[in-house]
Amino acid sequence: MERKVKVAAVSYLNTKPLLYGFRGHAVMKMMELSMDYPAMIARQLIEGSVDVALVPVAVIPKMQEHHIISDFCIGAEGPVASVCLFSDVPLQEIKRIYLDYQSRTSVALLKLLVRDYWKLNAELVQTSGDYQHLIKDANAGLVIGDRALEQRKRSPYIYDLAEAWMRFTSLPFVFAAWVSNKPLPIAFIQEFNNANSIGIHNIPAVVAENPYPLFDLTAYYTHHISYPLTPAKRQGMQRFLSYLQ
Ligand SMILES: C=C(O[C@@H]1C=C(C(=O)O)C=C[C@H]1O)C(=O)O
Repeated sequence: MERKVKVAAVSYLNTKPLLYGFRGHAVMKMMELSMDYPAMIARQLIEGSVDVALVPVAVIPKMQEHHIISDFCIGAEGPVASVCLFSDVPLQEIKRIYLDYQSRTSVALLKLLVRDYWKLNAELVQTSGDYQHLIKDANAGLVIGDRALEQRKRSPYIYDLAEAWMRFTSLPFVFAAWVSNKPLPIAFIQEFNNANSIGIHNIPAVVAENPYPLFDLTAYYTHHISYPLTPAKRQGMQRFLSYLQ
């Protein structure tokens, strides 16, 4: 391929282990990297302004063509910690839920859990900008990413969506995967996968260069987020996508 492959990654702490190995890696000669929040990079991949993105899996059915190009993902096999419904009141007393405009997958997952698992009557409200200050009294909020790690310090009731999904289906969950909107050269894909794996095998080094006082990143990267896209995770993803039809 003559031109460089345009790659878009999620700009949250959860992506640092995947990106750690790209610095100085041979694959960087074949690509250029940009970062944004998940809903934005989903739009870029669908519009075609990028070739590969770490996209919310909920947008896969909206793509004309998609290829999962990597063995790594943003997944969870238990509580994920950074995708939660935050509330001042217990679940059954929630009247309204603000939905995170930065998310696609977790918004779809929340809607599914509200309807089929928790069976709540709450009003679901889209957001388009800062909304965390609205999370109070009977108004709860879905928050993802680094802002969710912050919100953990504020909300007394925290309902983890990956944990709820596992209780509901007994399957792990995939929030985001590396997806391309066109076939890419195998040489690129191999180097890309190699770059992804480096940080996953060097978590202490990733943590050392990302000081973060609000949450234990070693625990986050090793117990909460689960990076390998295993057969069980693919099964969880297929189950989730089947609910979205
Ligand atoms: C676990 C997370 O997964 C994220 C959740 C996404 C979504 O809800 O659309 C997309 C990308 C992931 O980064 C998180 O951001 O905390």
